[in-house]
Amino acid sequence: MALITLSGYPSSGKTRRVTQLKAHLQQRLQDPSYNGPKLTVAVISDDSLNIDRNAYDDSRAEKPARGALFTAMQRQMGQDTILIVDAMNYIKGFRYQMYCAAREFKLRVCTVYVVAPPEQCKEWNAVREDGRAYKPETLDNLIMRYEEPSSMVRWDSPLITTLWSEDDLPIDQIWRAVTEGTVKPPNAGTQGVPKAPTDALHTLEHTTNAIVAAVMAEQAASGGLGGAVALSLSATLKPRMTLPYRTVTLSEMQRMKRQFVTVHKKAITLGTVEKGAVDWSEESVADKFVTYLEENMKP
Ligand SMILES: Nc1ncnc2c1ncn2[C@@H]1O[C@H](COP(=O)(O)OP(=O)(O)OP(=O)(O)O)[C@@H](O)[C@H]1O
Repeated sequence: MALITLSGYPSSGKTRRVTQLKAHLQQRLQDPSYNGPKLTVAVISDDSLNIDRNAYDDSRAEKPARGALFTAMQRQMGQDTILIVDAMNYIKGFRYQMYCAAREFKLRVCTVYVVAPPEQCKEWNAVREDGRAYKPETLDNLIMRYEEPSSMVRWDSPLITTLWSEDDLPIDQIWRAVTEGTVKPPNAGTQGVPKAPTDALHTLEHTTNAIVAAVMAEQAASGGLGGAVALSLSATLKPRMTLPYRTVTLSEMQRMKRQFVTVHKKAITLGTVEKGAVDWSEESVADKFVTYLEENMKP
């Protein structure tokens, strides 16, 4: 039915808000005036999956931790559930993946952004009695890496903000989002094709690799100036792209490529689309990946 994605700094009070939110939602679902479908409210979190929070210290441990959260989330998504994902969800690309998965399952979505100043998070972290405190350096590091959600991008919308200084949760807004919000159909980016072209996976891999290489080559040729460029993929395929005005690293490009490929690979192999074929031509993949990069690259 719906996916509620929490986002916020470490130790900012997300779980506290989730406890409040779950109780409110259950109360409304049990209210005699509620005449919608029978729904259960489920919560998944790093703690419910036994993920050690200091996994976020180490990128080798963090990746499988995020993978475990994503898999558990997909397993629990369904038309009879309001699923709350209580985790930092601090990477924009990861929130995008969650949003794509929700669209595949035809769920309503909303993002609840739990806002607390860093100093307050540090203070709460230092006096935590649940044995789940972060090491101070992990906390600092995560706060620095945090990619703030934005109501301007579709995967964070609707974005509902709750402040540390307020007791009340914007429950009416959240309730409306999960019970009345528009369900967007899987889009071209998340759709699979009933009979995916056998070479779709190859085109996905090959075209994204070619774009990574072309961006690096463009950057080397221009001395890393950034701005509008034409990426030369072949004699006829030269997609235009705007590069940020800074040096883009290969590992950054590869990370975004992996995120993009993961989502689209799943769409190809699942073949979940009902109507309309998705164009998995080289031109179309190039176009989607360039858009994805432009939307996700830090300026
Ligand atoms: N509004 C608040 N007032 C007082 N204490 C708070 C408040 N919000 C959170 N805390 C305290 O801060 C600590 C962290 O809270 P909580 O577990 O809800 O945060 P979290 O963002 O879910 O943390 P994590 O990043 O570990 O998942 C707890 O000890 C909690 O009691």
